[in-house]
Amino acid sequence: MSKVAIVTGSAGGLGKGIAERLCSDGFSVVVHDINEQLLNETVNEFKNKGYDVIGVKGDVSKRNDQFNLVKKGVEKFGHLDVFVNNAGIDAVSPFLEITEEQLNKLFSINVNGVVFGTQAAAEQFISQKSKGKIINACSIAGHESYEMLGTYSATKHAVKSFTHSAAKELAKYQITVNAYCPGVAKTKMWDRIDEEMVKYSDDLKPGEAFEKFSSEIALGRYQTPEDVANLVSFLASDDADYITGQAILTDGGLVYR
Ligand SMILES: NC(=O)c1ccc[n+]([C@@H]2O[C@H](COP(=O)([O-])OP(=O)(O)OC[C@H]3O[C@@H](n4cnc5c(N)ncnc54)[C@H](O)[C@@H]3O)[C@@H](O)[C@H]2O)c1
Ligand SMILES: CC(=O)[C@H](C)O
Repeated sequence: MSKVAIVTGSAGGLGKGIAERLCSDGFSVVVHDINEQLLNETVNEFKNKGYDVIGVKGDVSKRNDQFNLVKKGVEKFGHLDVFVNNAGIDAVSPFLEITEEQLNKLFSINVNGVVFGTQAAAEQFISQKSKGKIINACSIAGHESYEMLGTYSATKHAVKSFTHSAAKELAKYQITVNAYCPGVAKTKMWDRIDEEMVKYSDDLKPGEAFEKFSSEIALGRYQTPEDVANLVSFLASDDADYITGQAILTDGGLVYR
């Protein structure tokens, strides 16, 4: 019987890389996203590669969608082993321009989404009477608070905090809760961050905000989805059974904690 993983926001970006790696690790995978067209494309691509996947559309900020996601995964594959709370969004603005709308949107997706996903997965693990692994997308911005990324950084600090508290409460069920903290990866998210940072700057040209952040990376290159997936693959494996409550940096040497 193959292991089963759900990865939220996995039609593109880092989530897609994580979902593909878990497929090649032998998992049956529920690919999930709010973007239905991209979701269908990714599911078809994975099926053509011979992976055992289904697609479920949903919005992580809606509690019912998160419980429906687990239900659909279990209806198809019979059980659940790993839930990756990957979906997240960005926002760029000076602190004095942070709006109520920005705060509500980012917290609702990046934080509420992680809480609801953790609750839905944990209920399933408890009812199965099995161990289970919950793996959350944090960031270097969950360890360091960046200028122009104040709201985003606050959401990732909240993800780290919920990773700690959920790990403490769920350990008695043999459920582990950990987080991966990527650095700077060239996904759609960084395309948007770069575009916004350039708008707010007098001297940055398109691409230069990304280059500026990347130039600080000790290992001398920006991150790929595969770099992130390497860590998530480990956290999803039995080799990580004794690790819980950790928010692990994978950033090529950028933030040192
Ligand atoms: N790219 C980076 O450098 C970087 C660094 C650190 C952390 N992260 C984190 O990694 C995660 C993935 O980032 P990414 O760069 O792949 O982003 P991305 O924007 O490239 O992809 C995110 C995916 O999530 C989906 N999504 C967005 N809102 C959703 C919602 N409400 N419900 C369901 N799906 C939704 C999008 O449609 C998209 O497919 C995020 O949590 C992000 O904060 C990214
Ligand atoms: C997008 C992200 O989390 C970091 C700041 O690269």
